[in-house]
Amino acid sequence: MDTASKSWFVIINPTSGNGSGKKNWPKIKSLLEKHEFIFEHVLTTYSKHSIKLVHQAIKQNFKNIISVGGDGTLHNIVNGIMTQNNVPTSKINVGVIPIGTGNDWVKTHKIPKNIDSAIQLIKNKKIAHQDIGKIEFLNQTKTPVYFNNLAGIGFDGYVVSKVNKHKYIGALAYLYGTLISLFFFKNFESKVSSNSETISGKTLMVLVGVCKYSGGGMQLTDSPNPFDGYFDISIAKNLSKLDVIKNVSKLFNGKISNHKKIQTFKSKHIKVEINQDEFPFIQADGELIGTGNIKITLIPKAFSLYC
Ligand SMILES: Nc1ncnc2c1ncn2[C@@H]1O[C@H](COP(=O)(O)OP(=O)(O)OP(=O)(O)O)[C@@H](O)[C@H]1O
Repeated sequence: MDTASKSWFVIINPTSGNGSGKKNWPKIKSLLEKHEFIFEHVLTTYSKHSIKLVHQAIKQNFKNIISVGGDGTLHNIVNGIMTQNNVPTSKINVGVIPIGTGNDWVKTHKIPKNIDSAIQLIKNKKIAHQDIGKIEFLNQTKTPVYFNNLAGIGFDGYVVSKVNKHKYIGALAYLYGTLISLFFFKNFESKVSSNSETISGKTLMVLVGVCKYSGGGMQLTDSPNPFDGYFDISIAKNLSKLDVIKNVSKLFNGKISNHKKIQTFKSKHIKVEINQDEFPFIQADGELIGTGNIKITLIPKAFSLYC
C-alpha cells in the first residue's frame, strides 16, 4: 500500500536558530504525534543535506514535507523540489515550523512562530501557490539556484557573509552584519537589464524580491506579492555610507524604496552583469550562492505551501 503519499516527511535542521532545531525537536515531535500526523523524519547532518533528502522523499512518493528550521532550511527544501523531475513542483506541498534565526519568509505568509500554532496551521491543509525565482550563472557551469524569498547582489550579499558568521548572537546578527558591512563594502560597477531597459553605473545592491521581508525583518523592495507573477526589483544606485546610515530605520519600514537613488520596478526577468574585476557576493534567501554575471527568471506559482 502507498502510505507515503498520505504521510508527511519532516526535515529538521538541528543547527538552525543556533541549535534551537535540535533543542525543540522532541517537543515538536510529540506535538506532531498529538495532532495525529503520520510522518517519517530525518535530522540533517550537513549543509544542503535537505536537497538530497527531498529528492529521496519524492522518489518514495511523499507529497507533503514539513521544514523544521529557518530560511536556509526552507531554501534548500525548495531547491530540492525545483531540481527533481519526478513530480510537478506545484504538487509537493510544504509546511514550515519556523525555528530559525531570522525566519523572514514566514512573515510574508503570516505563518506563526509559535510551534503549536504553526502545526495547527499545517493541519488545516490550506494551500497556496507562490512564485519562485531561478538564478542562472552566465558563462559558468554552475547549476541554477532557486529562491522563494529574495535574492540580492552586492551590499546585501556582503551583509549575509558577515551575518552567517555571527548567528550565535541571534537576530541581532543581522543588525551587526549591516553595521560591519557599512565599514568594508565598496559599491560596484554593474549593468542591469530588464524590461528592455538598461541601467549602468556604480551600485550598492540589486534586490530581486518574491516575498516581503529579508535580513531579519527589513523591507527592501517596494510592494512584493508572491502570487502576482512579478519580481519586485530595487536597484540601489551609488548610495554612500552616510545615505545608508541616515536611512537605517527606513530599511525596516519599507520606505527605503522611496529614496531618490533607488529605482524600483516590477519584472519577470532581470540580467545583472558586473563591470569590474572584483565580483560582489550574491545571496538567495540568506544563503551565499557565489559570484558572477547572472540571469534571474520568475517561475509562476511553482511552489505549494501550507499557509
Ligand atoms: N546538520 C547541519 N550542519 C551544518 N549546517 C547545516 C546542517 N543542516 C543544515 N545546515 C545549514 O544551516 C544553515 C542555516 O539554516 P537555517 O537558515 O535554517 O537557520 P538559521 O540561519 O538559524 O535561520 P534564518 O536563515 O531564518 O536566519 C543552512 O545554510 C543549511 O544549509
